[in-house]
Amino acid sequence: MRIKKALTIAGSDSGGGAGIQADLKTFQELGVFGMSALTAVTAQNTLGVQAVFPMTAEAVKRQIQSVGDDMGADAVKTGMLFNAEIIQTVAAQIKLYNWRSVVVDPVMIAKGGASLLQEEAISALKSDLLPVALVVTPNIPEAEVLTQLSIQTADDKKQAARKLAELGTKYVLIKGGHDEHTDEAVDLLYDGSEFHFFSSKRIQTKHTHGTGCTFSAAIAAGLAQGGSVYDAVSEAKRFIQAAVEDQLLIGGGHGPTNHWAYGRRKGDDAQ
Ligand SMILES: Nc1ncnc2c1ncn2[C@@H]1O[C@H](COP(=O)(O)OP(=O)(O)O)[C@@H](O)[C@H]1O
Ligand SMILES: Cc1ncc(COP(=O)(O)O)c(N)n1
Repeated sequence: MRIKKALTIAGSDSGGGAGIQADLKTFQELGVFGMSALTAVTAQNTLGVQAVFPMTAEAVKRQIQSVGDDMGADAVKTGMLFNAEIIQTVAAQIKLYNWRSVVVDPVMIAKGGASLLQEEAISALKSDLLPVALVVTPNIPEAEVLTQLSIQTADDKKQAARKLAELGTKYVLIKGGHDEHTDEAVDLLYDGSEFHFFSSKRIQTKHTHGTGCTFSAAIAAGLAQGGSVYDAVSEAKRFIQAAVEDQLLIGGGHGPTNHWAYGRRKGDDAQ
């Protein structure tokens, strides 16, 4: 059996709900072999980020090379990259290995407000990383920073998606988790010509720590298995919906989502 493999290039969340930990749990649940290159260690829990310890760009590069030279990757996702040097290194390695199924989650700020990307790194994200991404998955505040547009309406989202696509990413997915005045969680996918909306019932919960990481990892898992971007996003949306719905109630703050929920539901349906 030839198992498909996915590489996450992201930060560690000691609390296990976001970052590398969320990505690897998601890969595992979706039947993909998970590998990782750590960009930073965060001391973090459901209450917030207590400390950030970035890796050197060299350490990030060496981890990617260890994976790339031996094992290869059917898909790659990036999460917290922290600074411009790490972003440039990651982009150069993606090019070197000619990785095409690349999902970039432009992580900027943790839900509790801590900065996971230095401000001066935003231009490197735009100029170096977005051109090598197949899919970029900003939430609304991240899309606003990247486009310098204010996003209030569905039309604003479309305009932002068009502007992001001009930076060289083939597919732009603007996530609607932060659109809290609606009853639905609506994500918009732009493929360079058409717009597709993925909508689900918004769950009233504060336990959404790691939703973005989990969602982008699920997309990468779908791509690793050879699915189209549309199909990978559709399944990722079902995965995150189940994970937010079946609350785990861990920790005293914004708790993690449930990475088992989707697989358990599928198992129940099969019986
Ligand atoms: N309360 C919620 N109910 C249902 N889905 C949600 C909820 N919050 C976020 N999502 C979904 O989780 C995914 C991640 O979105 P978002 O929270 O916007 O990203 P991020 O974690 O990067 O801020 C999206 O598919 C979004 O629609
Ligand atoms: C190491 C790390 N990476 C990413 C996030 C963002 O999490 P979220 O998906 O909730 O925006 C985080 N809190 N910590």
